Amino acid sequence: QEFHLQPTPQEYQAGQDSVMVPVQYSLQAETAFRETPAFHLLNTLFPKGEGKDGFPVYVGVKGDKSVKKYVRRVPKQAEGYYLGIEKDRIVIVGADERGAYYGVQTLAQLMTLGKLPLAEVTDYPDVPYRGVVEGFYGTPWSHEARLRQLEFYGRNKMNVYLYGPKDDPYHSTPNWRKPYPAKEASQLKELVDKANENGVIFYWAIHPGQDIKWNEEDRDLLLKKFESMYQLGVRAFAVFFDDISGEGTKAEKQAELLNYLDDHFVKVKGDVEPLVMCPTEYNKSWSDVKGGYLTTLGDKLNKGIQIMWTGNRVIACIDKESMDFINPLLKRKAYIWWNFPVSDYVRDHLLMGPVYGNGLDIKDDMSAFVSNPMERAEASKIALYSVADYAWNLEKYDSNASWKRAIRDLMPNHAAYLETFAAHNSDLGENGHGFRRDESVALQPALKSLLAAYEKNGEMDEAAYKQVAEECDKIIVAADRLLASKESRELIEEIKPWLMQFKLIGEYGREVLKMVRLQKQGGQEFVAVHDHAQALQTLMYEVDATYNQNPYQPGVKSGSKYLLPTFNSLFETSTQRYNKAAGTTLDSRAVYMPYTLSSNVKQLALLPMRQKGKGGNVSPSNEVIIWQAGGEVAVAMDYVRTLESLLVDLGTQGAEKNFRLEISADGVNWKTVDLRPVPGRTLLSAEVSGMKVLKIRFTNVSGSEQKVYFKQFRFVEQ
Ligand SMILES: CC(=O)N[C@@H]1[C@@H](O)[C@H](O)C(CO)=C[C@H]1N
Repeated sequence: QEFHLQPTPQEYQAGQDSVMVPVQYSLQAETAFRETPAFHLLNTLFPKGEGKDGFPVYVGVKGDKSVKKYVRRVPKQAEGYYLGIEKDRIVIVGADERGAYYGVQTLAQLMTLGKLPLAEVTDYPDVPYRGVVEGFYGTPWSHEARLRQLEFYGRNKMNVYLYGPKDDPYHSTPNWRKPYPAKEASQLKELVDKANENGVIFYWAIHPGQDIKWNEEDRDLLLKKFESMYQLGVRAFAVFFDDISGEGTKAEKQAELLNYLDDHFVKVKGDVEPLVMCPTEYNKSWSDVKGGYLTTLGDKLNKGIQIMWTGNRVIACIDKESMDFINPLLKRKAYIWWNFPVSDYVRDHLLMGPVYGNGLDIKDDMSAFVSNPMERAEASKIALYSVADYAWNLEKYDSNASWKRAIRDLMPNHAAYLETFAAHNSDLGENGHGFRRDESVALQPALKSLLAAYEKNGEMDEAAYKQVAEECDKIIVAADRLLASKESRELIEEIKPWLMQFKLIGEYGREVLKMVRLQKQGGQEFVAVHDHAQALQTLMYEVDATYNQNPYQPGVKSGSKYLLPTFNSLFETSTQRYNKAAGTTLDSRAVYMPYTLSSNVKQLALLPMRQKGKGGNVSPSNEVIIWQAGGEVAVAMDYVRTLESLLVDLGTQGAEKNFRLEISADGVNWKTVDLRPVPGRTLLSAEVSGMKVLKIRFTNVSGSEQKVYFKQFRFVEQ
């Protein structure tokens, strides 16, 4: 794998010549430089550190005397740098302090080559702010994971990290008004220090909208909370108004609050970054331009305040058309919050695939490009590496090459195995946002032609068969090697259930391929192999039912787009054909979904049904649902079943007055079932025990649009 600087630099010229990597350096810089993160990083690069006879390293920023000679080479863009490696010196000049730091990061990468090429790097970022917003639902990252992330951002020239985990009670309702307890406070202080060392701006975000009162008391409480964070060293602040309903959604009030914070806190302090805010209408599919929410923010928010945007939908890739829609309304360049690889709405899937689909022609349209990642911090690094690559240099971005480098960067000694795993663990499966990713790309043609040849006319595509068989072997080996790996242990611990599932899929595929071969030969051995395949199905089901059990999308899905579905189809077809020929009744069902969802409510229509044991549930949504009058969600059974219980949670008190639950045993006659609120909760319980059901229907009968959450819709059979 040939050497490639990360992120891809704007300009890199290297000659054939090189110099030995110096063991010691002598610093030619202003004394003030010694206080900067760039110096601390530089000082770690030479085995013998600094010495007056060391290799001369001229380093500084535009205006420093020490590097005056080179100032013309420095790019004008913020955070740009010039790095020159000559026979008798190294020169690093930053357009600013962070540029100098990035020049040292690039030097660090070149030094891993074993010898230093005589080279010139003239580099700068396309997008001003690049990084990560920890803004997902689910288990917030651990303190250790965050410390590792910040080092990763420094190495990949990402300059922002926005702290905003939805499920941190001191970030959001109910405790946003309260200061952090001592332990969390000291951890946040440590994070701020770590961020500074790595050239990362640490933004602390607050999410007050669900219960904020538009009065002086709450305004001052918020200011006080910002002050307490300032005391911890925080010098950058954000206010998120996403996923809320009620009073807090008013644009005028939001703008008034933000401008007040800008005028009475940011401007007063003088050393605080411009405010960032996330609007309630944060994507086009939800925005009602005529309603004036976005234009109010665009018109009223102080110019320096950044406004976030997720694109045309909650989960969407960003393109020129998206930017041309939003920027005129906001009267500034939108601050992109990209919802990938976040997986808090498909928690049983890992998103390990390439970062692709964003426009390469929008570098001048965005003020930021930050990624909302998975709750699995280490696993998110594959995507984050490429987000850094993309946002630094859009025109030269190559998603597949970047993906391969990201994998090698994450596990240098197991790259091939991790790539095999990542290739088949990239799609999200069916989900409420309809956002999908490609998966098993290299194997797709063989899977498709193997299946088509066999299913349509019982033929064997030998070439495809061989390729799929070899991939099954690679899968089994990759899973074992990764599970046993000493390298990147934190990553392995995060993805262990998926590695176990992945191995089972490889073994299952191997057995299914034997079944296809044997079915065509008609041999008796078919039965034993069929039973082994079924045993593996059972083991896969058990992994899915045991690990990662969360109340949203529980379980462990792997290879879910093409790999496993192909094996399941081959299992079913070969078993059916064998039964027909041999007069046997072997069970030919691979996976079964007895429940079907349908809905005329836009945000519910795509939500997947999940079956677990003797029951089913509709995958919940994180967002506020706009539920039109008369809108309904229905679940149909494959045949009449008997219910034990049914629970609904719309996250709002009194929902039972506005919604009606009906059951039908024949799909024609309906019976209303009363919904009992569970005391002190927004959960509604339906008295359905013993009822025969073919179809369930849940309707907004209030006569007007309802804004509710869709936190749970679950039933259990007797
Ligand atoms: C702005 C924004 O995208 N807010 C939330 C985000 O917190 C959540 O992770 C996701 C991804 O499921 C979407 C939104 N509901």
